[in-house]
Amino acid sequence: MTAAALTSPAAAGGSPARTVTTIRTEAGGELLDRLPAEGALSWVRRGEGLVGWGEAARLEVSGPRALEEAAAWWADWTEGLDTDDELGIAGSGPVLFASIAFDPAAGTSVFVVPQVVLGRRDGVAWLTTVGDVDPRDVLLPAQDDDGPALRLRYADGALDPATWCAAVATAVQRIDAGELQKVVLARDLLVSADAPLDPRRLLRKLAARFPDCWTFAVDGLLGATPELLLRRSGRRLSARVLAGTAPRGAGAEDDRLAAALIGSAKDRAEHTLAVDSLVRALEPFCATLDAPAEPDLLTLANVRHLASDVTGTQRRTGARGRAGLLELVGAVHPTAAVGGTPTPDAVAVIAELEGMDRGRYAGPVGWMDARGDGEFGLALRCAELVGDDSARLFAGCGIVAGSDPAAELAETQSKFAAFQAALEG
Ligand SMILES: C=C(O[C@@H]1C=C(C(=O)O)C=C[C@H]1O)C(=O)O
Repeated sequence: MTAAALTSPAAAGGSPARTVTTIRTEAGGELLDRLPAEGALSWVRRGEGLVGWGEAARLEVSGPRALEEAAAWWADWTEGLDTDDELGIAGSGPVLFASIAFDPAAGTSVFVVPQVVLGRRDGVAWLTTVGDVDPRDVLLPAQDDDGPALRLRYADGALDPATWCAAVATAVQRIDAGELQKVVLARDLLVSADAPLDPRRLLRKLAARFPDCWTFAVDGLLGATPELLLRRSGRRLSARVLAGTAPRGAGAEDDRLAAALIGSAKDRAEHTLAVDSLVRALEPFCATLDAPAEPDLLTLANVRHLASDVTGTQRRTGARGRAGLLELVGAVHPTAAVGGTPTPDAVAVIAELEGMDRGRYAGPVGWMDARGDGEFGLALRCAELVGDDSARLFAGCGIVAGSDPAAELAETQSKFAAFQAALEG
């Protein structure tokens, strides 16, 4: 472990054998309604996925080997467990939630093993507990009271809109000068409320408005992301790559905007860079890998994206065949969907022009189990809760040749609107 690594006592070596119990449960209703206010963990889409709470173990880690250290820590934690798992499916048994820094070498990544996990897939629900607890005792009655509307005050984050537009213009100049092809520039927006922000209320509203997104929460970073960085299920790998965005409109205008997006050479080029970056990074690990020739449209309540679902099979043999999910995640991140092309140049331009610390925004977020199955999205359309009643929202967009700073600013506003609707609804 590096000096920056912090582990909870429950994770320290030499502790007595831990028990993990998974039972099938008939507990009905929404997963998100079962969460307590404190320590909410979530990865939910269309009512299925995982929610968790309590902390059986925790790792905070930073440094050039952060993901390797996290993988070793998880292997250590799960070794010698006394597991009683009725289901034996992806997400049953011990589960780890993770929120990885955009730059894991510099930022802090957080890994949490919940004390309780409630999962559902294909209509089958299960409950997992860590320690000497009867799973039947840990489910609280479902709670879906949203409370009164909040009064909100917004303030500029690191850069005001005009300064951010100037940064975009500088990035376009660098691209025109041939220094790089694409860079994703983001901005933050601060909000404070007149009452505590209840993560459950925010998660419920996000899930209701964005059924095609993964509603996530890990250590105070909450959002609904449309982008799946990597899913691993046995040897099967899949991802949903997004890049190229258009606003929504009313009636015929919406159809016109959709047709313009699918026909836009600029957005197509931006999208191709993102797909290529994932494919190039995954190829060495894969026996098969397929990316569609043409992107699809993904229509969300606030924006529309060009989307490509990529699928592959991990090699059966060799070191790369044995690579774990965190190693794969480390190899593909940051794709050009959140970094740029070429990656090192884009990351340097981000550090120079964005003027803010991304923290865990645009980093991988998700879960994995002891078999190494799991799902990681990119932490987009999200906010980091600050104290009881404040939050920092994030939104970014891909800048390529021909990007217009005012249009990119409008795109960040459409993307902020995802979380704002949850706050304001
Ligand atoms: C960076 C964000 O989104 C990314 C950038 C996109 C784009 O530039 O078109 C589209 C989807 C995401 O890959 C964000 O939402 O903050």
